[in-house]
Amino acid sequence: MKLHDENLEQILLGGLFRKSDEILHIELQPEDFYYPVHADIFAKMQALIAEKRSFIVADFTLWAKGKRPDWELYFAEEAEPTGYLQELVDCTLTPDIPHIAAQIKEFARRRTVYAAVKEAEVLLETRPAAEVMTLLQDCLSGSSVVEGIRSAQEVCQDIVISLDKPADCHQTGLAYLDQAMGGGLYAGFTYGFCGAEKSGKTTLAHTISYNLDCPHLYVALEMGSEQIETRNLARDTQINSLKFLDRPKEVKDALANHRVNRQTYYYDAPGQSVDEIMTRVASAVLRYNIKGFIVDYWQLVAGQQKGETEERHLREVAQKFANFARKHGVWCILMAQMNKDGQLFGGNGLKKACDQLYMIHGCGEYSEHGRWLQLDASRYTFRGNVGSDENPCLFLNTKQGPFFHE
Ligand SMILES: Nc1ncnc2c1ncn2[C@@H]1O[C@H](COP(=O)(O)OP(=O)(O)OP(=O)(O)O)[C@@H](O)[C@H]1O
Repeated sequence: MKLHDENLEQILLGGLFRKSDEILHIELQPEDFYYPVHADIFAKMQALIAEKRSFIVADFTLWAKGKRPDWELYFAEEAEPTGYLQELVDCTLTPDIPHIAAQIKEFARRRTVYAAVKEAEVLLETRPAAEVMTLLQDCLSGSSVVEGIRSAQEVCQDIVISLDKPADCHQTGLAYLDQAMGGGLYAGFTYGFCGAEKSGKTTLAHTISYNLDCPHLYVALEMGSEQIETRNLARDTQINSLKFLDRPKEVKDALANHRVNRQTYYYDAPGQSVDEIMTRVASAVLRYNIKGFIVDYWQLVAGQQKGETEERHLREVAQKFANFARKHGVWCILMAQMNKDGQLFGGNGLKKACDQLYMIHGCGEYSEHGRWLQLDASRYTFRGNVGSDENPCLFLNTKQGPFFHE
């Protein structure tokens, strides 16, 4: 019976050297490799991804030289660890990494079952069957619970370690909103903002983006990146974005030496599905070290399957974004459109996916410019609104920009 495959392990590692970000999409652990040398290389890859989000074979040179004594059983006398790493890179075609990872995982599971059965066979010579059965069950269930499960003690340790790091929280630049969020946008959390047509969803989205002090991705499904950036440039130059349409010389002159310091990356995504968008967001996490992403807006994410209701599709979209944010340790903002009667289509799905869900409302006497935010649901703070109908927390500046200010 085949319990391991050296070549598969080599192909996988070689493939990862060439496409390091794929490591984020496979569910393998170093102990799933049969050959200790491969387990070590994979563990080093995981460490480098956590530390600097990518790696190349050159990152392993010094480290591999030091590993020579540990690996000497694997290598022929004259072979060198660094030469072996290069061989891994060179000998591989372009592998289907998730498929190969699944095969390696299958071998790891087989070895666990095989070892348990062998042990049971020996024990049965001397022990009662019931006892051996319990041992066998413990052994096998032990192997299946390892992946992705932590004890309370392990979780506690991870919390204690994380306390040494500064909080991964980024201010929106809107003080009342930051306060309601408990400081700002937190890594791993998803925030929903719903508003009726023309309530200012896009303006709120690009105002937050403009104010943020961290790299982030703006996923533009409705207005394009140039339209949005025009509003920001209009704000910078204290004019109205409509002026750009006339193309007057003074606008061009004002922008001639203009330097943009914002850390916004744009992805124009009209008609894209949630999976297509997440692939780009994942690349932006690796390439640009983005701390979060803004989706403008949720109901425009395409990909509804035949026979699937729109509500179910939207629920899955929201949940996939939220899961992605949690898994990759980035925040996510989902802008959403409310119907005229104040209802949110597919709204329950959004509510379930979000850690906080805000409704954007106009204010009675300030209805043209004033807005307040109703905190419709929150998983991690007390529920308290930001402003009220009589007391706007945001004002829409339509002379310059437009943009929101407090
Ligand atoms: N250049 C501008 N000058 C003045 N007001 C503007 C300008 N651009 C947009 N507005 C107004 O600002 C408000 C907010 O616009 P915004 O595009 O943010 O709304 P929205 O809720 O995203 O709209 P939609 O329903 O189209 O998604 C709207 O009332 C809009 O008419």
